[in-house]
Amino acid sequence: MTQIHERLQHYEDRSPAPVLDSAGSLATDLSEELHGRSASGDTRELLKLLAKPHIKSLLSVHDTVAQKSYDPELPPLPDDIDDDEDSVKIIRLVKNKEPLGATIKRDEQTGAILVARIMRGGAADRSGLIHVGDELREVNGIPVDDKKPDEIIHILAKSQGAITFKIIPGIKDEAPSKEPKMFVRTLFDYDPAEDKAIPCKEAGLSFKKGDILQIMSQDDATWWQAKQNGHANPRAGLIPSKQFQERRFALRRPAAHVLQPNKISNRRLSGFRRSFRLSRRDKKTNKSMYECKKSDQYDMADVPTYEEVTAYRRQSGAKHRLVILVGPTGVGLNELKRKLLISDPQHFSVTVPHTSRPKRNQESEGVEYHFISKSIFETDIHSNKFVEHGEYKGNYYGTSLDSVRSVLSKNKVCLLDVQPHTVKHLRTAEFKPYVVFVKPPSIERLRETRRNAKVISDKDDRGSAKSFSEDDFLEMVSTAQQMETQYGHLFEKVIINDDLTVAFSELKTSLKKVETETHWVPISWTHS
Ligand SMILES: Nc1ncnc2c1ncn2[C@@H]1O[C@H](COP(=O)(O)OP(=O)(O)OP(=O)(O)O)[C@@H](O)[C@H]1O
Repeated sequence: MTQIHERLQHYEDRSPAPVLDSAGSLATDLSEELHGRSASGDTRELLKLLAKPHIKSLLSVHDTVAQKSYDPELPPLPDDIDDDEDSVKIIRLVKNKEPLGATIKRDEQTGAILVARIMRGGAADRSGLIHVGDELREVNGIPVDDKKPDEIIHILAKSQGAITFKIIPGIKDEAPSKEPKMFVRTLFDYDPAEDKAIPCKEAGLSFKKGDILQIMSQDDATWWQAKQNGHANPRAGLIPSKQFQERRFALRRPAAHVLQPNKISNRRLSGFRRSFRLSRRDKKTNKSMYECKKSDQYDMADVPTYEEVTAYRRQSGAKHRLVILVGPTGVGLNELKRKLLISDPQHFSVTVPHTSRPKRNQESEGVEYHFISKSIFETDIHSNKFVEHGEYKGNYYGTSLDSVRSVLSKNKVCLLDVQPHTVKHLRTAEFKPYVVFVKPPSIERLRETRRNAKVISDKDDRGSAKSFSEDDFLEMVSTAQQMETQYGHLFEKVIINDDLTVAFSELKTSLKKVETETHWVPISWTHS
């Protein structure tokens, strides 16, 4: 048996292409060798196995595969290698359609062409042969010292098959970097083809607002390397770093990006009404009664770049994420909330608002409102107890944080509609808000679908219903656009409320997913 082992070992050592003897195959070769030996039980068994047709076929396939040469055809090494340059390295890479995954730059002082960056997971990185700081002397025998980086990239792009590089190795950075595990949600759209600042457009990674990226390297302060999460392509691409993006965004942000008080509905400067409406049985209370502090409503949104996220799944029995609905007036937030509540009253709930106005006869404390005195209301405002609050006809109205907590602590899903500027104050580990933006369809579809719909008029105090006007539609569409531009990065889900049944079922499905499936949330929410 030892001899057989030795013999097999002998073949293994010669792999992958065993030189076959006259018998021509591994199976016959081995059988013949065994025949000449004393027939022990093991040998006989092995001979029997080797005689079986399927083993023979298997070994014959092995022989065929092993005889093939899979090595690329490489041209001979150039013979004009300068012996004086003892540190010169000749590297051959076989290039397929995949780009090399490296960028180059000209050193401003020495004029040398240097490897500026190696994209993680790219061809150059996987080869392990080219490193940042290496000086490029020749590509396919063509000297590059008199060439611009663009021209060299052109030579590389044109090359197919084996490419020979002559390089002088730079200073080694030995620290092997392990695969980083940082994920971010992108808060803006990015197209490297449109970016004048990127050192190499081809090396850039394009993404859409809301994509999840894995950050592969933050070594460079201006250009990070990242991959789209879940994409098979192992090669990282360049994206602007957070700091760089913030800097240039701040420089070029046009003032028009920010919702201006006079641009949003001038008829309905109603900051707070929605939070109160469903639970408000008081139909007389006009929707547009709440004035809001302008600085609050129209503050500048933070510069949207990236947000570090982590995978999160709600444990069964754990508190639900707060569901926030945002959208322009009349888009249908109340209608959607109402449908959710009817569909499962044990599961969904809304908050009970506070007011400083006196309780009416038919009202009960904690049902329509929590009734508190004006002075307590004012103290609570100063102690930041309200999500939103406003004043109408000398009385305060507001939604308190505690009213949200109260719903969540009953293990129900709390549905809250707020102005978009309020969202960022609620983005905490405690509430983990799931923000849904409800968007109107095109104006043509609004005309068709809202033919019989009614809005509560804000022209009088009685809250009388009236049909939508053309102006209402125009305003709804333009406010939605502005909200999306300014606050779009805060919206986790966008639902177009065209057909109500379709919009409702989309909303319900997405809420179910959030309750049961793993999804991405800001990493800061999981640290508390
Ligand atoms: N998809 C839809 N198709 C037809 N009518 C709709 C649709 N969505 C909502 N509506 C109707 O439009 C009207 C306004 O809806 P709703 O009161 O829910 O709006 P809202 O977003 O809460 O606005 P506001 O805060 O101003 O009350 C209601 O009559 C509602 O039934």
